[in-house]
Amino acid sequence: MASEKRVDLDGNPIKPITICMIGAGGFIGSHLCEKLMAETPHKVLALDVYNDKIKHLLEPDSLPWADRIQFHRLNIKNDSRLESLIRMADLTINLAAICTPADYNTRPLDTIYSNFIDAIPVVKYCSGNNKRLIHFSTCEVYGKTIGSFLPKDSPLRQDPAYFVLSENLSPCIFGPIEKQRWSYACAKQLIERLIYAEGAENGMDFTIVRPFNWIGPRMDFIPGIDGPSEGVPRVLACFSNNLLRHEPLKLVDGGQSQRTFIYIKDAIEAVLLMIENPARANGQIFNVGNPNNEVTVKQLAEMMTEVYAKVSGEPSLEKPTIDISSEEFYGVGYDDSDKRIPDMTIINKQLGWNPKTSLWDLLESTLTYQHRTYAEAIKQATAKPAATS
Ligand SMILES: NC(=O)c1ccc[n+]([C@@H]2O[C@H](COP(=O)([O-])OP(=O)(O)OC[C@H]3O[C@@H](n4cnc5c(N)ncnc54)[C@H](O)[C@@H]3O)[C@@H](O)[C@H]2O)c1
Ligand SMILES: O=c1ccn([C@@H]2O[C@H](COP(=O)(O)OP(=O)(O)O[C@H]3OC[C@@H](O)[C@H](O)[C@H]3O)[C@@H](O)[C@H]2O)c(=O)[nH]1
Repeated sequence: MASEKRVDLDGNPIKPITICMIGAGGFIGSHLCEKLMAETPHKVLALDVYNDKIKHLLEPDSLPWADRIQFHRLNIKNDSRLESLIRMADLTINLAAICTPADYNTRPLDTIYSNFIDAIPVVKYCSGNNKRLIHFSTCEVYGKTIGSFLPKDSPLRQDPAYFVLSENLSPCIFGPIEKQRWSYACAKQLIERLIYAEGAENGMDFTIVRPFNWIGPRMDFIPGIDGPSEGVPRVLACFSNNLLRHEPLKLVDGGQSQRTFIYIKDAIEAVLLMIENPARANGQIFNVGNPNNEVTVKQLAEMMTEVYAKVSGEPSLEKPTIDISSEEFYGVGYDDSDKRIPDMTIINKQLGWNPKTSLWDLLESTLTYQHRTYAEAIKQATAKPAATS
């Protein structure tokens, strides 16, 4: 496939490039590496502190793309190889970040350093060496919707002008400083502004991506199996863990917050279009989400329970969910985004991209993966030791 003559959206042949991908060993990085290896001729310098999620792309040496992917184990906080790796590449993609909400209010310093301070050298090296940068920001930079400040019964709450999140129009609305939840969003906002300023003042070529809850296989970890027992991953992994262990799913503050979820494979197609169409993507900030897949967290829990019963063949619990306060679940300083509908106008116009997969379908393939990957390990981990006489 990689040898087929591939053309960009304007019909020009796509030249093979070298990509320095920072955070390549994470959830999004692993899917992007997979796509680049299977469907393109591009080379990847994959940088991360871990490589478990891309091991299947690195070994054995006989893999057809073995000469197109190289793993460099490094921490961008303190590794002098970073600039030379960025210089060796045509494009840098920065995915590295602490991005689990349980950390934002409990490890705010690490969160701010990771999402702002540690990303600064990457921006500087790209700008200084005239290299293109695709930087991963977040939909959390929008914070809360304008509509959330209206009276509960205001008809304006139904007006999209008060809740749809648009790259070049919507304000960024965060809670007070003591609500440390916003440490992440604020750090991401400031790095976006720095990148934008490098573009405006120094002509750096950049694209900023704002993902809206991308989910799918390999997201985060299952506590006690491939991550710490006390760790709190993002909602897909939290709910998967509960389902695998036959425990009720925990609804934070009743699960009334709304989210739009997009299948990772749909979202990766958008990223590939950005990589291969620089003239259309440079200077842009792109929402990447699926506005058709909106649910409350409670509805997500109910749908995941139904889908998991189908794919595992195991009946669901009589009481599949329980409510829990955000303070008990996340600790002091947690706050939440109320609703996240991405405006798709810019990405549609620039890249002609649209998401395809429904929430039901993406949960079916993801939970099939979770069941296959973890059910046996959980059974063994929870099996009672044999009684000794
Ligand atoms: N998944 C989503 O829905 C989503 C939503 C919004 C934003 N994002 C953003 O997308 C990016 C990737 O997210 P993800 O879901 O793949 O997260 P992830 O945690 O799975 O991946 C991040 C990777 O970066 C690596 N990393 C972190 N700090 C590093 C450092 N100092 N040096 C080297 N490697 C480091 C981690 O080891 C990890 O493998 C992040 O910037 C995140 O903020 C993701
Ligand atoms: O077990 C759980 C876990 C989470 N939740 C709730 O589910 C919702 C979604 O939680 P997630 O963990 O997926 O995280 P959020 O959507 O709040 O933020 C995420 O969005 C964009 C990215 O930048 C980050 O990956 C992350 O900040 C929140 O309302 C949360 O309170 C539960 O009700 N129960």
